[in-house]
Amino acid sequence: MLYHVQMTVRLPADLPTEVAADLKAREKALAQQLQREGVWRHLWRIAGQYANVSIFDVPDHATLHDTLMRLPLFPYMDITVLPLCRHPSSLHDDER
Ligand SMILES: O=C(O)C[C@H]1C=CC(=O)O1
Repeated sequence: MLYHVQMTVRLPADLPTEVAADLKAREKALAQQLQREGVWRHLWRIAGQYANVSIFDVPDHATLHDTLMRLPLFPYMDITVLPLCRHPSSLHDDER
């Protein structure tokens, strides 16, 4: 199943620099692992914001929740999830 996920990162201003750097490095590593696994299908920066729009491909809502909860930055993100389904006018029925 496909999900549109928007993540807005809100790191506390007083978060120590080294803690923020570690979080971002671990987040990047997991994000790239999930992309290689075909779970995190698209990851796009929203221009002008510390935020992204992503497409996740997972079997169900619970798996998406568990996957997002695993993200190191999860505690510092506002996340909005929209479930997706095929559009009757889409020319890309084969794409996922
Ligand atoms: O930068 C972000 O959008 C937040 C998060 C998502 C992937 C990643 O590496 O960090």
